[in-house]
Amino acid sequence: MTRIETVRLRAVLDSRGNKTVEADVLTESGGFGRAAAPSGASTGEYEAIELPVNEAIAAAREHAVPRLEGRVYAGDQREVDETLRAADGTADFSEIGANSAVAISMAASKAGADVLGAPLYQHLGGAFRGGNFPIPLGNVVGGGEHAQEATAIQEFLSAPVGAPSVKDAVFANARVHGEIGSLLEERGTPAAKGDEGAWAPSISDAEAFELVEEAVETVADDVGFDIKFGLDMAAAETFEDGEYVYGDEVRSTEEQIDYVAGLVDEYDLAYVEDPLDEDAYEAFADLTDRVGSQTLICGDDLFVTNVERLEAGIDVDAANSILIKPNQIGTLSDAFDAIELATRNGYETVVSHRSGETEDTTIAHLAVATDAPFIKTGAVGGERTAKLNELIRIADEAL
Ligand SMILES: O=C(O)[C@@H](CO)OP(=O)(O)O
Ligand SMILES: [Mg+2]
Repeated sequence: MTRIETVRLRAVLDSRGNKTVEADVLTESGGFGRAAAPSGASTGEYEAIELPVNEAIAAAREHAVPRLEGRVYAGDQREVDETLRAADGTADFSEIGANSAVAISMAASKAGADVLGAPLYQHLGGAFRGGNFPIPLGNVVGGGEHAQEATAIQEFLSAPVGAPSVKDAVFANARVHGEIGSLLEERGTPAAKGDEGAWAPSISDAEAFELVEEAVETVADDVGFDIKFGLDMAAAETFEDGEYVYGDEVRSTEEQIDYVAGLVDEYDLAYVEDPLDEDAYEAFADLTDRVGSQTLICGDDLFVTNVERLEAGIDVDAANSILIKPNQIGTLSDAFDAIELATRNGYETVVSHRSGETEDTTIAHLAVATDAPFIKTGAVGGERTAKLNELIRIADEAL
């Protein structure tokens, strides 16, 4: 019923104005799915390979499309993804590009759902998720690789942990973003926005902590539920010759652990992503041992949605949560496997966007389908609200 008739690939624009791969999958029974690959700026060293778009499309047309058309069923996600892996033949999708692979993988899932007449989150397994929805982590202030001359820490994330519904949570994050805009204006601090729509003022990290703390408190008072905040420190980007370099601050590994543990205490942080380098399993484990009962220590560049790297982390208790980015690993099946392994081992999952995004909403469905406790997909901006609004629609439809 869901046999793939045609796979079309094209280059479209992403939110940074770069080209990215879009895939259309059509089935013989008339099912249709369309999806586009996102793209990172602070990419982990161990991620699957994103090829230049024209190369990725040409290679996928040559190697993957003929193996899919007329042969594979869109409703059988494992078969689609195994076919992509076999067509590529490498461990990191360097032959057809993880950008082509993930676009086809996600488009096939939508075509499968379309034939079945089910919303994507249900096709992906969401019928058993219960009534839960992920808490959205909203990037409200940032810099690092996502904006020039802004904070050294890549992302300050609003975390509406007490929100009674996903809709309230989404709206609360947008209000925190707005409140920060007003505070910056009052202070006469000009601020552009970074790649993910977060404010990118030229202020120190210390000032950003005060600003975000004030904003979340103000909005929490207003809305009447608890809002905390968290960080993506993207530490692999700042790790040079054994030291962490954040603006003028240079820290050894021990000093970085002390610094982050101190921040968790001082600001009651709900979440800290990539506080240490992408190879620093032991240092991650030290930090998790110190503050893992108070906050989430999340591995992004550390794990790159890869079950082998996650297993290595589980073995040493490196963290207590994992970021899930389908394009880091190349297929939805691989992302599911990482989610399953994480969940079985008590790790919280955080399904995530990339800094370069499109209107694609697959990650909203993936988060709901897998009962992920968190989703990180910005706070404002069209390519971010595409996912946030989809979450609101799913909640509306599912109730
Ligand atoms: O580091 C991250 O978590 C992501 C998304 O916020 O950024 P990028 O897509 O640039 O890797
Ligand atoms: Mg990250």
